Amino acid sequence: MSESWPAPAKLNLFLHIIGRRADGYHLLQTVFQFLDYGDSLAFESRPGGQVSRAEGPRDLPEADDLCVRAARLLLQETGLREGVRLRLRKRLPMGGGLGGGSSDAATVLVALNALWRAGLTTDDLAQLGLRLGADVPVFVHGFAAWAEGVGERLTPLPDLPVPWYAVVRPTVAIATAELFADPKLTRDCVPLTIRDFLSGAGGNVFEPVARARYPAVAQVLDALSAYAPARLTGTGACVFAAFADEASARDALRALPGEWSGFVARGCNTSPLQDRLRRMSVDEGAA
Ligand SMILES: C[C@@](CO)(OP(=O)(O)O)[C@H](O)COP(=O)(O)OP(=O)(O)OC[C@H]1O[C@@H](n2ccc(N)nc2=O)[C@H](O)[C@@H]1O
Ligand SMILES: Nc1ncnc2c1ncn2[C@@H]1O[C@H](COP(=O)(O)OP(=O)(O)O)[C@@H](O)[C@H]1O
Repeated sequence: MSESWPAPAKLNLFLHIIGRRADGYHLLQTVFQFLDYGDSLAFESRPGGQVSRAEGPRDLPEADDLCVRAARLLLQETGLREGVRLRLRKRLPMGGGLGGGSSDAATVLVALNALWRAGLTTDDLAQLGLRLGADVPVFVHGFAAWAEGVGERLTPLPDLPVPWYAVVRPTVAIATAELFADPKLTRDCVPLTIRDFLSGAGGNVFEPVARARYPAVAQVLDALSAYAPARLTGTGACVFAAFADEASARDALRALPGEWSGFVARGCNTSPLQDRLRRMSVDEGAA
């Protein structure tokens, strides 16, 4: 039915908590930037109403898979009688702070909306996505952004520097909910402005608690810091550092102990998903 569609990773270039909602959810300030690296999805047409998964993470039941949930949500919202079999090629570690599950869901919403000509606007899709996870809207919109609220109030940042990043994955699984519940977590950061961030302010409030709970995270942060300032993305476990060129990022990655996996990727201020969507529109226009 279709060629593959990218579901890129994100980094949180900084991540602060400035308060809490009445329901206990934390109010954040963060900057999202995409990477030209991630999962990919292909879609095969199926009889009306059927949504299934051909491949996918083995330890993730089909009904819980955010891709499957996103396709079902789109059918439910639009009342369309389409069916689809999803082929997810997973490259991003689950629960790595790279937003893989949210990105997969956003790609399903954006791609199927286009392939099925469902006619929902980007804002409609972002609102639908928010029901699946706080990080889905930024992947739907596809622009690097300053984010507030739980991550859904977005201001585009089209001119961020686009360095090469070394991203390293400590061999540990972090439970997001546990870190958010940690009594030592700083929850009262003074709100920053975009200008403060662009002048170098801001860190990741989860770093001290992740360091304390997961020695492997502390080891990776310290090891990567020998090459460039290293930071946690999201609630971790992945750690990243920026480099001026690809070779320097690869050298740093190579120099780290072999037990940690990682990759090198370029930062992007427009998501590869948006590029793919535009390519489809151009191809259709030419046909
Ligand atoms: C921290 C961020 C930053 O990008 O990234 P990740 O590390 O997950 O990629 C996200 O905001 C993660 O948002 P989201 O993807 O919705 O988190 P979930 O795993 O669903 O949240 C698990 C639990 O963490 C707590 N939680 C989550 C988000 C938030 N703003 N406040 C919270 O208190 C809630 O207890 C929630 O039930
Ligand atoms: N398609 C999917 N890919 C990854 N995780 C998924 C998916 N569907 C559901 N999940 C769930 O979402 C959780 C968060 O995954 P992910 O978005 O990859 O990490 P993070 O939120 O740390 O960036 C996973 O632990 C998993 O239980």
